Amino acid sequence: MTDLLATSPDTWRDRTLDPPVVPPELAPPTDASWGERWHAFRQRHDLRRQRAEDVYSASRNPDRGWPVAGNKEVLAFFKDLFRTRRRAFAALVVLNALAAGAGLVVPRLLGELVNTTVEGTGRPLGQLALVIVGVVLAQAGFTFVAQRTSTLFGQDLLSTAREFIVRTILRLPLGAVESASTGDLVTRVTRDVGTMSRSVQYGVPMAIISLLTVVMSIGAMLLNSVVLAVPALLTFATSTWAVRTYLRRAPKAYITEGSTYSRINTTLTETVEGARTVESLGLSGKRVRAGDDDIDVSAQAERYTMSLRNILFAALNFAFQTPRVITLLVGAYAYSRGWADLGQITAAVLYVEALADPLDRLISEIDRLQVGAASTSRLLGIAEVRPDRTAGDRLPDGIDLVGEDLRFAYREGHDVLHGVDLRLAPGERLAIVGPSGSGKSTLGRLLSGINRPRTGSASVGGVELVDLPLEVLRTEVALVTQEHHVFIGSVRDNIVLAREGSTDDDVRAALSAVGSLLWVERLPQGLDTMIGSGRFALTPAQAQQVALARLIIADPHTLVLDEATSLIDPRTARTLEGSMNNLLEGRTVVAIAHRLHTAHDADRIAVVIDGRIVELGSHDELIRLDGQYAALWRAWTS
Ligand SMILES: Nc1ncnc2c1ncn2[C@@H]1O[C@H](COP(=O)(O)OP(=O)(O)OP(=O)(O)O)[C@@H](O)[C@H]1O
Repeated sequence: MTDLLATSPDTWRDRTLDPPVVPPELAPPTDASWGERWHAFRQRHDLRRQRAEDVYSASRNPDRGWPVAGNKEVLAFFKDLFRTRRRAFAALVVLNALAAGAGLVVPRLLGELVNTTVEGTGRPLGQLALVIVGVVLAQAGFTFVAQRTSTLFGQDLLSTAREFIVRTILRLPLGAVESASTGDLVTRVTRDVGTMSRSVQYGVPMAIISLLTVVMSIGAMLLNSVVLAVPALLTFATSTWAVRTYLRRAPKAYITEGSTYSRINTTLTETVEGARTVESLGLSGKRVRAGDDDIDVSAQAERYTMSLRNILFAALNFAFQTPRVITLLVGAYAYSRGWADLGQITAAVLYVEALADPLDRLISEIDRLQVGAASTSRLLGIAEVRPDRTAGDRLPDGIDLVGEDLRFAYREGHDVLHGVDLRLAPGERLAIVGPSGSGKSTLGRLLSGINRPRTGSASVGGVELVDLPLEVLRTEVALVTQEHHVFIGSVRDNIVLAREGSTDDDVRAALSAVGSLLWVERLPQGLDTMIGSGRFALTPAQAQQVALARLIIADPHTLVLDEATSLIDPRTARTLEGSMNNLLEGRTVVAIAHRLHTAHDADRIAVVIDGRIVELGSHDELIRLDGQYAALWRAWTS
């Protein structure tokens, strides 16, 4: 459980990543004139933009939580996705071009129909009707196949993108996961994956289709009549500034918006994890206010992105609507001067009408792609976290665990271990004791290969622990903490995950070794009983026994026990004592001792103070030495 008082309220979140907050005094009074309102809107908009820029710059700093990838990385990611599916992409373009092309022939034919009926200059009516029906049917056929291809293309892109994200998350260094914000990581792998998925699956194909339709429609307009196409092209051109401004500002704005969602989740997660502390200290009001504050800043970030969208859509609406009228006016003039006939004017107006829809869709899809690109930046940011290990192919030659000159820092320049040397004999029991914060758990993490030492080495059988493949490492040294997680799945699944391919007999033997076979066999479906969140509820002792059986299956020769039984209630501790003893039997054990009787029974005791081993020897030797350990022992026994 997170102790909310362990940190001051200001470190509950990184204030330098604050998203836009607009002071209330910038809101215009209710009786403000339109001019004053516009001025106030500009002020608030500029302030939000500045904050979005600041948040973006801060999020590019790798020292501040999970990083965010830059535009170059996002482009490279999408390029890679497309490069490996060139043929599917070509099919998508050709089929959609055919569907759009067939659609563009229809206005020309309708124009001809007008010429036939009004001026009697076109093809005979019956023949024209047949051609129109044929073209419409062909368009329907092409559209069907094109849609199918687009959907399959989108789903294929999506599955590859998702696999990439899953692989990235799975290879994250545990240290990075533990020290960074959980709320942010959870937001990225839930909301951002969802947003990226939608933009990859629908946004990319739809944007391509809309763009094709727009380009081909403009081509068809020019072929129909250059004079009649000019008004539409001129008004479209006026909207490019709006699109450019939007494209310049939207990525940062959407990344800022994403960071506000992370912040909401971080506060929520902390509140839930620290619920007992919140309750016992009456902090609920404060936590609710913190949540309100987060929602407020998130609303500000959303208002900024909404303003960007509103300005864009307003400018584009103007650009799409005006050509209808102007084309008709220019058409009337051109007709009177004999530059265009009625059929061309009909076709031109139909083209302008038909263009509004794909243009509108293109802009919506560009917006969707911007949101997706911001999410992709946040997801690719996770990939920028460098792995802390690359497994080599050397396997340990022996089971002796050795730590040499171990130094480690959670924050650069602040070592918490200062050159620890420790050599364990196979089968030995070593207890590590020392005051709180002296570095015992950190030493335990280095000795079990969870973290890589900053300098020095922690090795087993001559091979660095962090250079071992994970499946080998967990059969050599395992860290046992208080966290005994039960995964959703059967009892069997929960145990065999430590060693793939274990048989039911292995599982039963492991359960029997930790004294839990009897109760497992009494469960409704025995080994098949589903346990874990929301399934059959195990007692804390049962959950811990399942975790211990998992370790028996993994069968590491060395165990590092960190607070393995210190915080559990005495009855559960008694139940587990037997299970634990069976697990420890015949293995090398490093016990981070929080109760000195564990130390008393150990072969050797290492006293860690301020990140250094200051005393090392058996209980009797250290008592005779009359140093730090003897003082601790006296204090504990008195
Ligand atoms: N994830 C972390 N990020 C930053 N600092 C940390 C982290 N974990 C531990 N520390 C710091 O490293 C130092 C050593 O901590 P460590 O947990 O190893 O000590 P310990 O002796 O096991 O303490 P305790 O008995 O209270 O568990 C402490 O100053 C602690 O605040």
